[in-house]
Amino acid sequence: MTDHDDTPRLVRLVDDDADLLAAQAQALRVAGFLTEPFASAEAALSGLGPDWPGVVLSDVRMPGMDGFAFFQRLHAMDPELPVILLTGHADVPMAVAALKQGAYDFLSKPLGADQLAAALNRACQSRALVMENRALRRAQQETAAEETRLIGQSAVMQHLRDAIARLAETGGDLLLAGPGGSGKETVARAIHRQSARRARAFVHIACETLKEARFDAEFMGLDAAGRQGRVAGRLEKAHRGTLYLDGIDRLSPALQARLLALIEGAEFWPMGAAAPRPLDLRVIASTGVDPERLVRDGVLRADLYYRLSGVALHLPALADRREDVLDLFRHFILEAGARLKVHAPPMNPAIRARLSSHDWPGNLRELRQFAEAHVLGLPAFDTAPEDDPAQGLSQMVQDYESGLIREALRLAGGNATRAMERLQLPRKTFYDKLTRHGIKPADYRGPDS
Ligand SMILES: Nc1ncnc2c1ncn2[C@@H]1O[C@H](COP(=O)(O)OP(=O)(O)OP(=O)(O)O)[C@@H](O)[C@H]1O
Repeated sequence: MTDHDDTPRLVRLVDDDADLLAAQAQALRVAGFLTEPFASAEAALSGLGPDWPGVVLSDVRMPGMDGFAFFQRLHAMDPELPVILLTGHADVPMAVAALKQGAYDFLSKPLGADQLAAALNRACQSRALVMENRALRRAQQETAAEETRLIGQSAVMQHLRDAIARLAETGGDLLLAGPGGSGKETVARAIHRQSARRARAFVHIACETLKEARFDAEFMGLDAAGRQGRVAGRLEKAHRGTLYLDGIDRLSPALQARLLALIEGAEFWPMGAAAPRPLDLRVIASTGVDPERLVRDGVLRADLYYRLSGVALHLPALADRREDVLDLFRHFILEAGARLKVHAPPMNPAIRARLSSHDWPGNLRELRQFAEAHVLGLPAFDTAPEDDPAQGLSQMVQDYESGLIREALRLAGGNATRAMERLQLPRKTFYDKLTRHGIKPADYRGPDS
């Protein structure tokens, strides 16, 4: 992205001559800059740091800290911050020294407003590029972390990863369907982080919390004259980024219509701009219910559905990709251990049995809570007592047995004969047990076996 139109051109001005400072600030404001005037270098240091998006224009000759010392302080803090020095004739050698040390430019007084604006424009463009590259680098580092977080080797997960990589490139809107806790938001974030929009924001909107009465206040911002219109309020942050509409089916049809109109025609008013610009959004919406059924039942408006569903991805329930449970559990344990700064207790047969026999109706979220309880040494089975009333010994034995069979099948790569040998079970007993526990050897076969 090389278009910096939306980046405010921010200039911090430093001069001990109050009249000159006021005149410069005025001239620059007329030229469309945002200005921050300061009467001394000491005062102008406040609030500056590597995240500050502007450039600095400073007089050289000032009482107290002079422009040269000021530049050195700024350069030590952020070597890529453009500092332009304003010099009189006598200060040129000092300005040249500053240039050698990395000052952006120096300008000799007196100088015209056009010359000043041209130099500051160049500096602002260079600053915008630096800021954008930093954001990109940060996003890339996060992407690397994110990718390792998409755990799972099941065929469906591999397929999903391929789809995510493809969709990240295409950049169209899309719809994610899958039960609660199956990883929709995680996938949406992964797509954003791998897309060209990664340096911009991922804005999460929980549709459930959108209420008719607050819709205008939240999403219809004010235009320059203070009138409310199609100028986006909260959505503005998502400009050139990704807007994640979590639980689109939770919106009333009336609000769906308003949201659709907004995402198709919203504008926003960049700081310092003379006119609003169209908002550039990639929308990823999620639903816990099959979207086509929602449309049939009249819960989801067809026009909104068509706008979003150029591509629809379906995320399976965890029970439909059981072979990922153990990997995910290990991952969640490491994550919880690091977060809570504790070592996880070792795995035990009861935990293994639970992992392979439980149905995980709360999907990855439930598994994650289970892992966290395990890390904390809590009686983790109590995390979902309502869906597992049989906590007696015989149930534990059943769970244990089912866990051992699944583990043997996993180790045997889904080969039933090898698994039954490992367990030293006769063929008929082995197959009876598979039926009783609802286990399918094929689920444990690797992609190439
Ligand atoms: N493939 C994955 N690898 C590792 N962790 C994951 C993966 N997918 C999801 N998670 C984790 O599982 C939990 C639930 O995922 P997420 O919030 O993305 O689900 P969701 O479908 O958006 O849930 P809901 O429908 O309730 O909003 C989160 O803690 C997330 O970090």
